[in-house]
Amino acid sequence: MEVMSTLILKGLTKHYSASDKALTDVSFTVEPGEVVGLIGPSGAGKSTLIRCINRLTEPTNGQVIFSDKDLVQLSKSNLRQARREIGMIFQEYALIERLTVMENVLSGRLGYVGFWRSFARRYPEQDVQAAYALLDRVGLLEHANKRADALSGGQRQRVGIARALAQQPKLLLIDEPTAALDPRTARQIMRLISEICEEHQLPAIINIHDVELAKQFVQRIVGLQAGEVVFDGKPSELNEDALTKIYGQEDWSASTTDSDEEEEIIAAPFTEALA
Ligand SMILES: Nc1ncnc2c1ncn2[C@@H]1O[C@H](COP(=O)(O)OP(=O)(O)OP(=O)(O)O)[C@@H](O)[C@H]1O
Repeated sequence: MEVMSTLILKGLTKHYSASDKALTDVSFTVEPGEVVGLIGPSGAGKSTLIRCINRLTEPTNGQVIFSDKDLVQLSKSNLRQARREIGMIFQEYALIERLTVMENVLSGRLGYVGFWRSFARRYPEQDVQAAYALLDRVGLLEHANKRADALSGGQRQRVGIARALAQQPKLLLIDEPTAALDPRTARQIMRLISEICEEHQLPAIINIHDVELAKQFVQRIVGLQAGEVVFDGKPSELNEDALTKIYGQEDWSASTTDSDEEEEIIAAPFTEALA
């Protein structure tokens, strides 16, 4: 298997204005296969951090080292190349409603196949086969030909995950993947994401509001408060003091006990789709 890269953030800073310091001097690394849950109150800078990594938002300062390159310094065309290897998964799924599940997954190949070929929907056979394998992995094989708008929220997010994987990413950036889902579906999606990162040794950052869900499915939590990292540790270390640092004074006693055992879900058979 290909050796995956470590993501290194050094002094990442985004000041929208002198008074709007969304991120200040954020530094941490994410190892291959490690899933970091990014938590913090509304406005803490979570989305800004994720967007600064692939420069959907231009950082004011700092470095984003990945695959031996500083993404912040890349020219437009080199950035486009680098972005092909960064999979994004969004809260609102960002699917193309009138296209089928399969076409949505194949749209993950857009950065590779060229505009006219994709416009004519003529993807290489190996891409189509890989997309079937991915749909199998996320448990949607029998829905391949359904329109995206005919799916449930959980199914739509599975398509979003398969589409990101179709890019053959080396890094995953995930923005509130479960915000629109019911608790059980949210857990299934988090489980799927953490399994996939482990299987492919992908480093990943997940912006997530639900602290309990994060604690259950990620190995490490980074807490942001007013644009600065105020916690970086294991879920088990996220005690009342840490929660107070991140969110402010509150009675956290109900949030710091261990969560219930999670229920079993039907896992789709594993198919090695990203050889
Ligand atoms: N395009 C922008 N222009 C100016 N200020 C912005 C812009 N985007 C975000 N901000 C500001 O940056 C700060 C961080 O916002 P950000 O959306 O990153 O926080 P967040 O932690 O993701 O919040 P939420 O959990 O509510 O999504 C906020 O003060 C916000 O108002």
